Amino acid sequence: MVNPVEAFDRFVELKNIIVKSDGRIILNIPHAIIPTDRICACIGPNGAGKTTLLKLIDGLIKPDSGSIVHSSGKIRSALVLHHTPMIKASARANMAIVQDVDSAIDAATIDAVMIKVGLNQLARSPAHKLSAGERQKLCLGRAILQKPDLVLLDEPTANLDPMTTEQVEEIVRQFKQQKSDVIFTSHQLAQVQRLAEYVVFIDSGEIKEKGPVGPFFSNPQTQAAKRYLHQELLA
Ligand SMILES: Nc1ncnc2c1ncn2[C@@H]1O[C@H](COP(=O)(O)OP(=O)(O)OP(=O)(O)O)[C@@H](O)[C@H]1O
Repeated sequence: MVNPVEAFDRFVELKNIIVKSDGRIILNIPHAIIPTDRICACIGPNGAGKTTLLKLIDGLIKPDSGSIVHSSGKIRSALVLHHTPMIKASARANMAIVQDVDSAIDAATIDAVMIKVGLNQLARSPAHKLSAGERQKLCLGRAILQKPDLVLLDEPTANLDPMTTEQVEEIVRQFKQQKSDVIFTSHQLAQVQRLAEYVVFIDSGEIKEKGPVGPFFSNPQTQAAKRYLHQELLA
């Protein structure tokens, strides 16, 4: 792995990480520093371990061994997975669920975020009838309301059309403007180049390469990254 001398204001440090599932190692990271002071994309083939890494950083799952620390100490993170189930209620009621974790979030703030993510016209619609893009905006709205230090987005625009993708990417940029750091996963290389400044490339549960977006795409250092980029570009 190429590891140039890098200095980051904020980062997540992983040490001796092993995550197993059914006895199989699905993440094996002896040591890695993942910057969070810039938008970071986690890419790699299906099943590489990207979602598992996000869940680990969020604290949703614990490693079988090893440690994860953030340079700022204890931070508040929000994880947005796709296929998040909705309760049988209106879009707004689903947005307001976050009051359960933070009762200080008031009705006016919820309404403002409904507008911000473009769902105000659908506030009374049953959430289970929302389209994939609308559901994603709702989930992002919930994350905005939580004002996390770090937001972890798993394939935030999977299955979305180009216009909705653009709207979601704008919401992702706004996280950064509102002082929430962002790590996202994506299979869309053009999106990674549009949104991210830093790339972490995972293959078979290992971080094979990481670095600034430009050099990664123009001059990948590992065979695994070269092969992945080549295959994705052909796809
Ligand atoms: N809850 C689980 N139970 C069993 N195996 C799991 C579980 N979660 C993940 N895995 C396995 O761990 C590996 C990594 O999965 P993960 O979802 O992290 O990959 P990914 O890189 O996000 O893939 P994709 O791009 O397809 O979403 C896969 O082989 C998957 O089958």
